Amino acid sequence: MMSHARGLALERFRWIGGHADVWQIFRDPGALAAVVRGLAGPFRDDGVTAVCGIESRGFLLGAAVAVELGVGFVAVRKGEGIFPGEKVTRRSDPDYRGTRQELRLQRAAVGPGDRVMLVDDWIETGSQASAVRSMVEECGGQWAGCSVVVDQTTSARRADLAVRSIVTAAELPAWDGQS
Ligand SMILES: O=P(O)(O)OC[C@H]1O[C@H](OP(=O)(O)OP(=O)(O)O)[C@H](O)[C@@H]1O
Repeated sequence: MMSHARGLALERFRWIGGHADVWQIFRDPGALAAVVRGLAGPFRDDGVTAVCGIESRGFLLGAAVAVELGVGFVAVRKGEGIFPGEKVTRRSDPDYRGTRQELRLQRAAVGPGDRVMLVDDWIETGSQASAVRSMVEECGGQWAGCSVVVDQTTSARRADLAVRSIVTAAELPAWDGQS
């Protein structure tokens, strides 16, 4: 049976240049609430102590999932955005655009005893998520996995990063090659 969140997400899903565009999901209050619950669901009894989110769409969804799970939020910034204090940094492998992202988190945000999940709108190459896991582990945190709205990554990456999703690539409408 198709989950409530999956149905609503698929209804509002759009392609943008062959990549997933989920902004219209956020615009609908019912879809947004269902998607946030759907992202939190697989990790509800997993002992997660913090939710990580990558700027920018990951900030929006990650913070909402953190509230849903009753834990705090850890921001991962890109590029030159202002971020005080000691940082952990990674240059990601090329992402879906072929761009290496400069990712940073505040070292004090994650420590031993933390079990951290990443929330994002979608995953394709998994390079950004993989860089986040590496930073979390450098801080002494444990990786719980990654919860995304749309999963377009490979089975190897999915297994490696423990990716859970609301919508899989196979469930997406076909891209017309233009939109
Ligand atoms: O699996 P990957 O190939 O690493 O790509 C997935 C990442 O790319 C998208 O963010 P984007 O960099 O477009 O930033 P945005 O949220 O500001 O649009 C998406 O939100 C993920 O964070």
